[in-house]
Amino acid sequence: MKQLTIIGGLGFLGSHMAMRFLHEGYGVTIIDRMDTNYEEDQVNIEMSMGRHAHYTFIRENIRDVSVNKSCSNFIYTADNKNQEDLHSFLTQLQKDDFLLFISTTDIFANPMTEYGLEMKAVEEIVREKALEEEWTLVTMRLPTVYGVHHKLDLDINVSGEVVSYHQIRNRTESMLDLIYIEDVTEAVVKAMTVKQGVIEFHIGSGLKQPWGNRNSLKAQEGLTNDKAQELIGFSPKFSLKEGIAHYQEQQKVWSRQNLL
Ligand SMILES: O=c1ccn([C@@H]2O[C@H](COP(=O)(O)OP(=O)(O)O[C@H]3O[C@H](CO)[C@H](O)[C@H](O)[C@H]3O)[C@@H](O)[C@H]2O)c(=O)[nH]1
Repeated sequence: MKQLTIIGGLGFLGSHMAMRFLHEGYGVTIIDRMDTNYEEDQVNIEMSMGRHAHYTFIRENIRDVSVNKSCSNFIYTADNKNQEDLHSFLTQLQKDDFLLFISTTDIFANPMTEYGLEMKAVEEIVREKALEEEWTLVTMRLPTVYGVHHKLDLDINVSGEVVSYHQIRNRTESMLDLIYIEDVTEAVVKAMTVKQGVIEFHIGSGLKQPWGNRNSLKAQEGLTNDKAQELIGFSPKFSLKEGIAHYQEQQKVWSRQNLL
């Protein structure tokens, strides 16, 4: 059985990826410190994944992580870009291991933001290490992602249209586009088929229209999925409308299961 370790796997993105890979037949290990800000959600996520026989959870800080040498596939989606912490994880990867590093389209911001700069520097550190140690690296840059457990404050009108989201005070590049989590997990599954080399690309909704009416954002037209399509055969399946409808359904299921 293929094994996968997800660092930060109890977070929004990581937990969706973990579920998807359990369904794909992987043995999944999550390493997460359990962020106290989201503890309630994380306990629920942890418990729902605990039903799977091939799931393991390790509560650990990144700097103390000791990776299982028999696992060669890793995803890093922890919200920790501290270079020392990252380093203590990266130095444990070996030749021919696979790492998917989740980054953000904020690295394309113009003018560049502090976060964009930080992430660019982190991407570079990961890249250099991959080249030096000869592991396979896929850096995937994401815009804003929505789905169950997201931390956004989405406003959706009766016809299921996004009219605004409130987190928008300091708008950055990644907020110019919205992609549904199931499209992200699909891209991640495809990215796992990369066998060698060091590649990077972004994915997006492919949306060309404004999101909604009042207070809406215009979708970013500059960032196409061309490179993702060429490298891993990815193109999004969910339009914004379909994604929102699916998200609302999933939210109901999740609430029922967790008696929220
Ligand atoms: O030192 C740390 C820091 C964080 N975490 C865990 O990492 C997870 C991060 O999950 P979030 O839901 O906060 O983050 P997202 O999945 O939404 O976001 C991720 O994807 C983004 C790109 O869209 C950014 O790259 C971001 O930094 C990255 O965490 C949490 O469970 C948190 O407990 C750790 O285990 N150790």
